[in-house]
Amino acid sequence: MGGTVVNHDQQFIADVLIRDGLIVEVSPEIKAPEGTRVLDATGLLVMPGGIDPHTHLDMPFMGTVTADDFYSGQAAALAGGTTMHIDFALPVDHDIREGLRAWKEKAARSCMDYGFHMAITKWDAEVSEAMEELVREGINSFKFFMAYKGVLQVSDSELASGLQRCKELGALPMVHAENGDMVAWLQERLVSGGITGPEGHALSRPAALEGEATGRAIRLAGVVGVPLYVVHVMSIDAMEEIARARQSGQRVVGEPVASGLALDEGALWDANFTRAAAFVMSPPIRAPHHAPALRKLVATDHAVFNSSQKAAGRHDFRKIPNGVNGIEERMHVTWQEMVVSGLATPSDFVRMTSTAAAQVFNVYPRKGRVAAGSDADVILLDPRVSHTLGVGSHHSRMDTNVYEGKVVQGKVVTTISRGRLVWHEGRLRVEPGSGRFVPLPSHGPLFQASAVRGHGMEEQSRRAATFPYGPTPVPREGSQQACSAAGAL
Ligand SMILES: NC(=O)NCCC(=O)O
Ligand SMILES: [Zn+2]
Repeated sequence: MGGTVVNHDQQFIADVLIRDGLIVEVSPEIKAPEGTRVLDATGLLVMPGGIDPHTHLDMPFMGTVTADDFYSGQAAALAGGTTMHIDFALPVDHDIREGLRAWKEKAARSCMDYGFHMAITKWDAEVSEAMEELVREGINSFKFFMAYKGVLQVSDSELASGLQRCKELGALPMVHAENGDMVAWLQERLVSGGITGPEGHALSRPAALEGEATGRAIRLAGVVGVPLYVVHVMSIDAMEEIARARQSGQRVVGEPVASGLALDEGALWDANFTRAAAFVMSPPIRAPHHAPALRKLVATDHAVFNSSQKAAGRHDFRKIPNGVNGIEERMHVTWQEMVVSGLATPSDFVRMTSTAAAQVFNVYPRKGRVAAGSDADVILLDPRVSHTLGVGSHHSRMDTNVYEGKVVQGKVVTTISRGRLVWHEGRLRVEPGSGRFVPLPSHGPLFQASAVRGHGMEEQSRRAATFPYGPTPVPREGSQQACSAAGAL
């Protein structure tokens, strides 16, 4: 009662009444029904729970498995004010149906709401057919890796086929945008030149290679005429590609991550291997001048490996499992870097940490808003309290923390997940198995314009207006082509 309700578009003092997992009323001076537990929110900000659209829990990767599973990762998330996440399911032997089955099994121990993206690691008719089945099951986004050569990376033509299929299904294509061939080439040169430590990770993945792949993916999406979501934007180079495309009317979303906003690549040169290796993620954490990447929404790419797992790359940085923590720290780091620093308002914060993800992944206003009818995923943030991030206070299974010792102003003091008080007065009350899969419907807002336009489509309509050449076969003497190919794009 009595808190300041903050949504992405408004802020007002009100009470919030919750019943059976839903918000039933938001208005001043609600008379609480008998038996209702009342929390005094005077002086606190009442906001929608965070949505982290990029996590990797219980993920097999680079010869090991991430240290947080669905239970430990989600418990950490709830303690940090995040009440829903979208995890990246990986195919099993390139089979996406099997991948979804495996991820559902992993998520059986969940203690908060979650959705899935699915990665596509090869292209054939079976994958294309299975994508439709997954969309029916509530997967509305598919990720393509342009890096991790020989393991997850797809070719440009595989990516184009995937983009085309996503367009047909109204599913959002996502890209990990780095030029994987060039990364492998640079890695080889660095290692043969004697650079085997974590600094080699940064040196082998320069911002130009992220910018190049981002621009390439944007152009391919433009030719196909489909929206595009670029995961973990870490550089100005990529950000400029995205900004240019958006300015020209193309629907492209760039996803910054908390580590990109707050950390500095210098840590990769730390003489202590364990500390340096903890910062290895891809694309790499960069010099601070890259930090002001697009801030439409903020994810984490929470993919954590303990120092013993990272030690696999002690003598060869290419073997350090890639990934950093953030699922618990994201809300606090974003509040500190954006609101406390004066760059954003509390409403901007809500948009960046919750509403934008709910909108992009088509689950708004059920999620991402404090309003009657929405799920009761609500946090109370006390802007007066400062605290220190690190291993000593975090709830992840990690034995390191890339934010170790960082002092932040503003603390999530209460988290309510679908009406359950799960984090309050410094105590977590969570149950494995109490989380719920949230199906994400296809044809989200990015698809809802009458013509989803990209550069290629614009170019074609301009061309059609000026001269009559288009994607139709030219009838020529002796030619077998009789039918139109206009449907090809
Ligand atoms: N980002 C990272 O370093 N690890 C997780 C896998 C990925 O998203 O590329
Ligand atoms: Zn990731």
